[in-house]
Amino acid sequence: MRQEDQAAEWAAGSRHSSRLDGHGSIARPEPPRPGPALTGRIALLPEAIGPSLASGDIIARGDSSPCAALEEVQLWSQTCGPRSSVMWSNPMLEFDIHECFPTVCVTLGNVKPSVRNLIRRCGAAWPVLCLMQPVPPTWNQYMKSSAMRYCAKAATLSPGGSCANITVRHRRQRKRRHAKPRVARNHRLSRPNLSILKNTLVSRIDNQGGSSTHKYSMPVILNEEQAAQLPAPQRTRPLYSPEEAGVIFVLGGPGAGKGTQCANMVRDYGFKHLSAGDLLREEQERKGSEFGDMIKEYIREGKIVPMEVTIQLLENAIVAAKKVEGKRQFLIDGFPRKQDQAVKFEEVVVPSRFTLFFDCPEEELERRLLDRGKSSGRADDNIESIKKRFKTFVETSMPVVDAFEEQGKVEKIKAIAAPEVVYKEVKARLDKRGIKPE
Ligand SMILES: Nc1ncnc2c1ncn2[C@@H]1O[C@H](COP(=O)(O)OP(=O)(O)OP(=O)(O)O)[C@@H](O)[C@H]1O
Ligand SMILES: Nc1ccn([C@H]2C[C@H](O)[C@@H](COP(=O)(O)O)O2)c(=O)n1
Repeated sequence: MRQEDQAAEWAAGSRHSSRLDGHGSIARPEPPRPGPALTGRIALLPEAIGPSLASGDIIARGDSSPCAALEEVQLWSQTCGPRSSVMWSNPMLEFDIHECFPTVCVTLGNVKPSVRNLIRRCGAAWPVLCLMQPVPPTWNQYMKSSAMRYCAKAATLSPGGSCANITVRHRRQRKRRHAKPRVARNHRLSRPNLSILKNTLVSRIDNQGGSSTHKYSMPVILNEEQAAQLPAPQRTRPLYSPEEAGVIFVLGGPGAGKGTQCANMVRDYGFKHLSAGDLLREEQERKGSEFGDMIKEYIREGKIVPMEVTIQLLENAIVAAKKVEGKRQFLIDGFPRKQDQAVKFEEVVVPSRFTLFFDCPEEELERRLLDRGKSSGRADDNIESIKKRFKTFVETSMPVVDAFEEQGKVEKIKAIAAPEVVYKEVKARLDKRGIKPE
């Protein structure tokens, strides 16, 4: 069968029902591990349509059976969450398309390292490309007609549009003496292939009522260990109203004294203090955390950890503090550090009351952090990380403060004076906002 015919047949298959959704033509065994079912459809697509996918799509590339692919995808979705899409490569292939496509391809075999690898390598830009295709009978056929073509298409359709640097390597071939990696450069989609691709997408969108976004159920929180399940849930309304959980964000440059002032406020006002940085460090140290390595790298580089992780950690902590300690007022320290975090948190957890912003010049911050670094044991209290953190603060976190300020939701406090002087001002601002000591 010609590739185009085969692709058309697959497209037709995906129109009727996903072969992986448990209702299609391929029966699948019960998943071997307990866990929530994937409620979304997994489309079986003949083509790579990465950039056309909405975040939330998971399309699997299965080199094994569709049943195995489904299990893998279930595991991935539980671990990476609904915003991620995954790609894992055929054991015989390695794709190297990082430079031209906002996705990653990951390891072979064991899924756990793959997950870690994926997260480490993709960071905030969650990957959005996967294929699902039965393995054609021969390697040559696979190599020539599928892999190269798909790579080329994925790249051609990518935002950058460039297809340079796509390398498709055959592992066995590499071992041969004269075998060279095959590099596809500047592939263009031929007309017929492009139309198949478009038809497939159109049929898929039609089939799903105008949207190509899949929704996946979130893991159920069952016990303490699982309470750290990530990432943040998909909700259309906040979990709490400001009356149920009063949240004050505490922002300021690294070393501005957020933690110091939060400790004072906890003492006098009975707030529950949640430091996003501390929660991330705890998660980083938590045995078995899939996110530990990623968090470590982000913190060392002074970068902002993807919001899904931080928001879920904060939400878990708020839920627990309400339940266990009966807390209703929260200081959320060092969060939101990026505009997407601010928007998402207020959308799915609770709208904030206002933000306390501690303003301090960089030279003073640097002096404090280097001083703290003598005993803090923090991996980022060194001059190299400090500089990176300053840059991230100015470029990424200050716009959050500016946006809140436009809404009249910021109390800006000069933080260069001694801690007790700064605290006097803090109390005055809380008073102004109607918050009294206990
Ligand atoms: N007003 C102040 N004057 C001088 N030193 C201060 C002042 N406030 C805090 N410090 C000191 O500066 C260091 C940083 O303070 P703190 O940990 O509270 O800052 P932070 O904003 O929470 O930092 P980070 O964002 O890195 O967690 C600490 O060693 C603290 O003792
Ligand atoms: N919302 C947040 C808060 C913290 N981080 C990461 C990046 C920071 O450099 C690091 C340390 O935070 P701190 O203790 O200084 O508040 O943690 C983040 O990514 N997102």
